[in-house]
Order: sequence, then structure tokens, then C-alpha cells
Amino acid sequence: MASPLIVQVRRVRAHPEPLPLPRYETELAAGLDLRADIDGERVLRPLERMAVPTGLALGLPPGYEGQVRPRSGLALRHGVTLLNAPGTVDADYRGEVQVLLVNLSSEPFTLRRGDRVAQLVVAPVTSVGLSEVEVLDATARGGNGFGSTGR
Ligand SMILES: O=c1ccn([C@H]2C[C@H](O)[C@@H](COP(=O)(O)OP(=O)(O)OP(=O)(O)O)O2)c(=O)[nH]1
Repeated sequence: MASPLIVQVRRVRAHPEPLPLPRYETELAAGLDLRADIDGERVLRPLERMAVPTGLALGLPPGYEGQVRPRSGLALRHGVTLLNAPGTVDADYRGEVQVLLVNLSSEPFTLRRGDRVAQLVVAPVTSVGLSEVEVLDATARGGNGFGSTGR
């Protein structure tokens, strides 16, 4: 396999029981699991949201982004997902990565220290330049969208 892209990671606070660094849980997994760097427990009531600290800051190389994505198991089993999925971590962001969890179920959800709350996918970014025009090139679809092709 090609050598991996190296991404710098910094722990933003010390803790007597540090969490493991994110890792790929299977050989070809796309995402690195992000853990809740909280003390003890925190209950998310139905429809409550929370910026969950991960304890980590990243130094992504220029030309890359971090996508913070939901974990499907949490979503399916507990109705807990991300408000802003996918969250975007910019390559020039040096603050703590946070996970914007929301509890969309009708039951309280208990979050514990070290729980894996989201996954981080690092992806290349295409940076574009905009060219303003009066007329765009014609296509068969034109302005049709929003279900125009039927169900
Ligand atoms: O789920 C997320 C989304 C963003 N961020 C951090 C990294 C990102 O680089 C920064 C800004 O995010 P974004 O651009 O989405 O937020 P904004 O509301 O547009 O804020 P800003 O005006 O600071 O760009 O916040 C996270 O830690 N988690």
C-alpha cells in the first residue's frame, strides 16, 4: 500500500487517563474514529445538542480537509447524529476539533468519556477560481431539479 499522508495531531489538554489517538478500526476503513474527551458522563436529552470536545487539534496539509461524519451505528441505534454533517475542518484550523452531536431520538442518550462519537475522513480539496459570465453553457437539464425526473 502507498505510504499514508501524515497529519500532525496535538492533544489540547493533559488528562491523567489520556484517550487513544484516532485510528482506522479496519484495514480499509475511510474514517478515523473521534472520541469524546469529556470527564465522566453527560446526558443529551431529546433534541439537545452539544459540541463534544475531542481533545485534539490537527495540522492538515494544505490542499486537504477533514470531514467530520456521523457514525451509522449511533444514528441507527440511538438517533444520535451530527447537526452539521459533514462538519468541515479547514487545513488552517488549529483549534480543537469538536463534534456537533444532536440527539434526535425521544430517549435521553448518555455520553461517556472515550465514546467514539464521529469519524474523521481526510479528503483532498479542489480550490476553484470563479469566472463571472452573462450566459452559462446549455445543458439538457437546464434549470430542472428538485425531483424533476420523478420519484
Ligand atoms: O464539525 C465541525 C465543524 C467545524 N469545526 C472547526 C474546524 C473548522 O475549520 C472551523 C470552522 O468551521 P466552519 O467553517 O464550518 O464554521 P463557520 O461557522 O463557518 O465558522 P468560521 O467563520 O470560523 O469559519 O471549526 C469543528 O471542529 N467541527
